[in-house]
Amino acid sequence: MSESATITSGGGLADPAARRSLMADVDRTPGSAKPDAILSVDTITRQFGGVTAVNVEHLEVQRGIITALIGPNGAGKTTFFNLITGFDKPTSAGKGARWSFNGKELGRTSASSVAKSGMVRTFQLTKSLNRMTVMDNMMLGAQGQSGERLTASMFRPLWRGQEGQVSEKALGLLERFKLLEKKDDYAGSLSGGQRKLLEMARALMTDPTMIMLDEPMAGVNPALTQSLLGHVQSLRDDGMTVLFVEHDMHVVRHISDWVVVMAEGRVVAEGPADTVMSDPAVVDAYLGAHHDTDLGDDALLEDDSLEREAAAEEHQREEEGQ
Ligand SMILES: Nc1ncnc2c1ncn2[C@@H]1O[C@H](COP(=O)(O)OP(=O)(O)OP(=O)(O)O)[C@@H](O)[C@H]1O
Repeated sequence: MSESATITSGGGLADPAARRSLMADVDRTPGSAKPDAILSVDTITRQFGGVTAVNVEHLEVQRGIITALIGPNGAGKTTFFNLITGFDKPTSAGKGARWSFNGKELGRTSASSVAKSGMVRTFQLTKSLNRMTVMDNMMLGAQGQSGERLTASMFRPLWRGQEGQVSEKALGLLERFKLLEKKDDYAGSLSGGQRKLLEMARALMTDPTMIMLDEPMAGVNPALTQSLLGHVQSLRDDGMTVLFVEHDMHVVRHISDWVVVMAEGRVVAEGPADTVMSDPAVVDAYLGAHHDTDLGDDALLEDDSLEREAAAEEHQREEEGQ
């Protein structure tokens, strides 16, 4: 790690200058080596029939920063998330596929063991989770499980005998994410933004080292966007590594320390947000996919820009309501 990279008391890289200096000498080429990679991936492919969804030769994710994974629709981002978190198996299993997290090989590891090793992803609230209260969702999160194995986990809680501690932790997180007064409400009654907060809070129940967020801002009311972004940044400032998939380029530019671009299953570019968006390979990938994504505007890097955007949209809604 770079000498000038200061670590905060929480163990995080809260100082933007420290993060920039840490990544300053990293090659802006796909698969480049990172100063202190927490996740390292080799030769991961996944085919669905004749479609190659993922074909990543090498990728390293730097510890302690926010990395965005972007790319046009169908680029393979979600499939890549599924593969490295043990929810899907690569077609290249046994043929060179290898990935390690925090020094531990994960190739043969189940999804729940991946979560226990400290790499946790958020999950959208499924129908069954919607019918549970906010607090029950949090207690389920303590097991590092998605809800798919809901029945088994309800009967055999991993934290049996520690309910007091676990519920205290859940209440603390609900307070941090401003959901405490909703704790007895059904998760299904929450707004889009509150659901995203619950998904994030639930993922934190296992004290992960790295959190993976799949489109954390999708469906979120602009008024809550700033608060959600603040929460993602505070996870990083507390020492966590964040990897997130996002289509909104303004969000990507606003909070990412590093951006990885996928297209047609491959990593086609990497670099800081302000330079990677103008990389010809990135422009080609988006244009080639006939994508109408706005690749962002530098003015939006200003801290209060999203707040202003939210206020303008709020104002417009009020006017429309009149
Ligand atoms: N279960 C599946 N069966 C068949 N094809 C699949 C399956 N899952 C993904 N694919 C295909 O793999 C490719 C990559 O899909 P994936 O969802 O990973 O892309 P993505 O980058 O996450 O896209 P988006 O941004 O639209 O969510 C697409 O062509 C998709 O149709």
